[in-house]
Amino acid sequence: MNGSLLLQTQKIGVSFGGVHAVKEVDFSLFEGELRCLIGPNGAGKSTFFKMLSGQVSPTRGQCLYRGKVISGMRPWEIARLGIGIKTQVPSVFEGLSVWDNLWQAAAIRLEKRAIAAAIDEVLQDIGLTAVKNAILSELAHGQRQWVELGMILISRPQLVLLDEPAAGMTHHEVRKTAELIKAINQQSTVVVVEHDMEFISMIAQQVTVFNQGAVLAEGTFAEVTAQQSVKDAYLGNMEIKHAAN
Ligand SMILES: Nc1ncnc2c1ncn2[C@@H]1O[C@H](COP(=O)(O)OP(=O)(O)OP(=O)(O)O)[C@@H](O)[C@H]1O
Repeated sequence: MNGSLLLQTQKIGVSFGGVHAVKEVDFSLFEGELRCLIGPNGAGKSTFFKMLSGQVSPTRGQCLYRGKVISGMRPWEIARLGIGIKTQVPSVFEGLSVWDNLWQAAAIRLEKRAIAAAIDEVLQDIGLTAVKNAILSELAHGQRQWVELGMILISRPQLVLLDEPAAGMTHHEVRKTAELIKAINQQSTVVVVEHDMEFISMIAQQVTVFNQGAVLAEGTFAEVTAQQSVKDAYLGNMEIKHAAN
């Protein structure tokens, strides 16, 4: 499934005052991947993610997307390249309905006459057909997250960057979110930063483990979770279940 090199960082890093949040990270992502970034608190994974999405500018190194330097660009400039970004702060239209939110996202890619059918399909995927006319601010936390994932699904970016998409969700919601991310990965390359190891086990293909601002390990979920250095730095006595994908 994996194709050509899509995104690459070359010795990318950032320091805040004296704190080297991300040191000099070399990272390669190939078309079609669903890559998870994990690691202990303060490991630098969110900061690394924010350098990919343009929320943080690196102080060293660079990031290339399809061979073009994107580090230093702002998030909306990066979005214009066909990269969908879901940050920890939901970027939905609070005052609009579920339907209208999806409409906004669909209109970027689709002709007017194709939009309604596409929205109906995505509403089914995200399981929100029954609340399609509800205003976003009236929805539960999980539902709002799914609307945003639905907006990504409908706009079909080439690359999707997701920062903690399962944060604050119940077990049931986490399962559904995992299914949605796998659906997004059918059409887009995906990078996910996440804490919830159960969620990671449901979606993970390749995993990159961060520790102290550097990449500690990379490989399949089974490979990295079996690695002693990962257990020492991150997993400790955490019980790892290997979900059937
Ligand atoms: N804006 C900032 N100003 C100063 N220090 C920062 C800033 N952002 C991150 N840091 C520091 O950089 C280091 C890496 O933080 P980061 O949030 O990237 O880690 P993380 O792996 O995502 O952790 P968590 O899982 O807790 O979110 C930490 O020491 C953090 O305190």
